[in-house]
Amino acid sequence: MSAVSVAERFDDVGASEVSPSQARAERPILEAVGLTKRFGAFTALNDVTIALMAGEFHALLGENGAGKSTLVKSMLGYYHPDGGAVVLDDREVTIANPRDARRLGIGMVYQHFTLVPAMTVLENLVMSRVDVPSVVNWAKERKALSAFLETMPLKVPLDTPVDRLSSGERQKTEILKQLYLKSRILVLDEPTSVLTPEEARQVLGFLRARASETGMAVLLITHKFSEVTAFCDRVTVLRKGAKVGEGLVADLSTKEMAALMIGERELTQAPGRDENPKSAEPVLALKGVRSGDSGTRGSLAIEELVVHGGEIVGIAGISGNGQTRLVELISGQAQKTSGEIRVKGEPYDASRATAQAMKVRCLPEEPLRNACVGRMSVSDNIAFRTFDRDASGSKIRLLDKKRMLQRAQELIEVYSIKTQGPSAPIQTLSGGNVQRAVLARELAGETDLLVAANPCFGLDFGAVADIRAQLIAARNRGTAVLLVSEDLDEIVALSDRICVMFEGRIVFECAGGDAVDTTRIGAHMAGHH
Ligand SMILES: Nc1ncnc2c1ncn2[C@@H]1O[C@H](COP(=O)(O)OP(=O)(O)OP(=O)(O)O)[C@@H](O)[C@H]1O
Repeated sequence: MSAVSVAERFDDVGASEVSPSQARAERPILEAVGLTKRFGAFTALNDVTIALMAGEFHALLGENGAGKSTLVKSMLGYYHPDGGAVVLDDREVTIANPRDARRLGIGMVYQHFTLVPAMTVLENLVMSRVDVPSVVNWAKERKALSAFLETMPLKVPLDTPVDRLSSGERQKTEILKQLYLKSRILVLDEPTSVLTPEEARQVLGFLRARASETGMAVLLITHKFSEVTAFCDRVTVLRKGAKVGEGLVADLSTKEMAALMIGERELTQAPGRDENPKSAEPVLALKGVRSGDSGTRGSLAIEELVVHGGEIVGIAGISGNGQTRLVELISGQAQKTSGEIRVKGEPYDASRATAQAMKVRCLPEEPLRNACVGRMSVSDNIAFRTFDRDASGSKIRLLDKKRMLQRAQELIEVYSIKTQGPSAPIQTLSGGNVQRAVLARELAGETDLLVAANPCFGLDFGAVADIRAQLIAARNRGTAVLLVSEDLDEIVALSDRICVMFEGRIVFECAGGDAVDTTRIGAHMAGHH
């Protein structure tokens, strides 16, 4: 193995097309050998080796914080590993940054979006090429891209600015971008989290077929065992930064994979649902609420929505149908144009003081962006609701840092938040652990109304069990829970009552429980009323 620079390797790879003869070759295209990555004194990745074979679909499993993103980012030049090597086609390479990786034909779809919001899909795709000409012939590029899209099962509008796309469309654009760039190694970090189940099947099925046909290797980070068993050939499992298992998917049951992920630990058992915690009076009541320009994407027009104490009301719907606006109205991030919102019979203006007084808490989507200050510590972020209050709830003038740290430490333990400590910046936590930290903050203390938007987004199965248990426990204590989720299984598993949103309106309502007709709900989600 000799180390060569990216510049030398670029010529070998050329446009990084794979000839059919390379497909299904039984040799690794890309290997990480003994990769180690430390952040300060903390070892996030410890001597991990993984090999991707040409034409294979390889799953990377592990709990939140196990080191999956760190491994792939260390392979692709996003992080510089402290030890180990990356080997491409039997030769060691130095990948200094993601652009180097792209030149070598290695593409990644990250958990966060990398598209430029103000540019159209067409502009984003063309500008992402390493060989973009200094003067772009847009007519020619449009023709070529339209022809390319014709061959793809995923459709995105070429002339729409990315900031007007739904999350699902952005995710599809990120995936199309990698196919357009002809990546011969594709790393996907939870690519289906914002897609509908049908879209997810379509995308993974297509990539699976493409891998078999062209020899493209796919490394898929996922928390969904169903995706591993349906689409993947091999699996590698990480735990606490180390590799704890690998093998053919066909040889492993999901139970065995789960056991490798969590080791000896016991999973949280969901508490039973108390028979009748529902209060007679509504806690949350919306009447004639409008927000956003009527009829535009994401606008809201709710005639009536009521949530009682001790009740979980699930809002089902495909992303982009007004659910985000609903959550933003209650969390104070958007304004209504008309109508009224009441909490326990009183008008609710969503200010910090009102939310505090009325015991309203909110876990928004993308909590790192919407509910945290990334550079501030875990402790400071956990204290956002209470930093100006003493233990009895009275206002204080000076921050009590010691009390904040102590409180954070307690919640870190209760909610099993993986962090280097309460003083670590919250942006250094893995996605799932940011989610836990925000939920710990929002559920701590008495809560009369909890709004949870996609609360299990990106969480491993153990964390999903924890969070669902917390939501049911809050309901049993008498909290009114408004659960907004794109995951219909989650809505069905948790809700006492289910409402479907379509184009900003509630178009269907039914009781939750075992008899729920998901086909009917799905039809309303798709606009067939
Ligand atoms: N920039 C950083 N600075 C400090 N610690 C970090 C940094 N990035 C990651 N870590 C830590 O490294 C560990 C592994 O994180 P990583 O994001 O790789 O986990 P993951 O398996 O991808 O988790 P998830 O499923 O939640 O996305 C975590 O404990 C995280 O807090």
